Amino acid sequence: MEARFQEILNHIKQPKEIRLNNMLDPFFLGADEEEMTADILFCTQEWEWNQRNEIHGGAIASMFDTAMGVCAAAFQGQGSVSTADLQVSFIRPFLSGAFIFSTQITSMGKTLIRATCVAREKQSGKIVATASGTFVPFKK
Ligand SMILES: CCCCCCCCCCCCCC(=O)SCCNC(=O)CCNC(=O)[C@H](O)C(C)(C)COP(=O)(O)OP(=O)(O)OC[C@H]1O[C@@H](n2cnc3c(N)ncnc32)[C@H](O)[C@@H]1OP(=O)(O)O
Repeated sequence: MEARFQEILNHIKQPKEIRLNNMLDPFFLGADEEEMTADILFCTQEWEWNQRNEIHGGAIASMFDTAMGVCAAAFQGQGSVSTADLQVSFIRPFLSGAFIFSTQITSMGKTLIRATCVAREKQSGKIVATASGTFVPFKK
């Protein structure tokens, strides 16, 4: 399973191209195949700041999209996914530092893959945001 995660991360982190997934720089921490859970780390960067030097909500939503999308693609076994919907609850501001996004694939259906994700500040372990999303195997 680790090899599949690394394959996906290598695929989306194209260092020669400016792409959102690449710029967010997700780092795989670990996964449990049976539980369909995985942890992905994001270290915040200045370009993600809003005018108050907090991480912009759009960047946080993108981290959730990437974390859950990578997990959906990894646990479906092959190919890519499209995001069909994404809901985010912003609980505490993301200040500078590192954040662990813990995804759970709650349903691997025949057409839809459903996921939930909890983001915690790495240093304190405090929950800063939660999300849920629905993903569809990419057919095109
Ligand atoms: C090793 C490699 C692994 C790689 C893993 C990467 C991991 C990823 C991790 C990162 C995760 C980040 C993930 C992201 O960032 S994904 C980016 C955000 N999400 C989207 O853009 C999803 C857009 N929505 C859809 O594609 C559909 O609604 C879905 C698939 C969700 C449901 O389907 P449904 O059956 O309800 O709808 P439909 O199939 O009839 O489509 C509706 C309309 O859209 C057209 N359409 C659809 N697609 C394309 C297209 N490509 N090019 C042009 N047009 C396209 C289609 O022709 C139709 O138009 P029309 O015929 O009505 O005019």
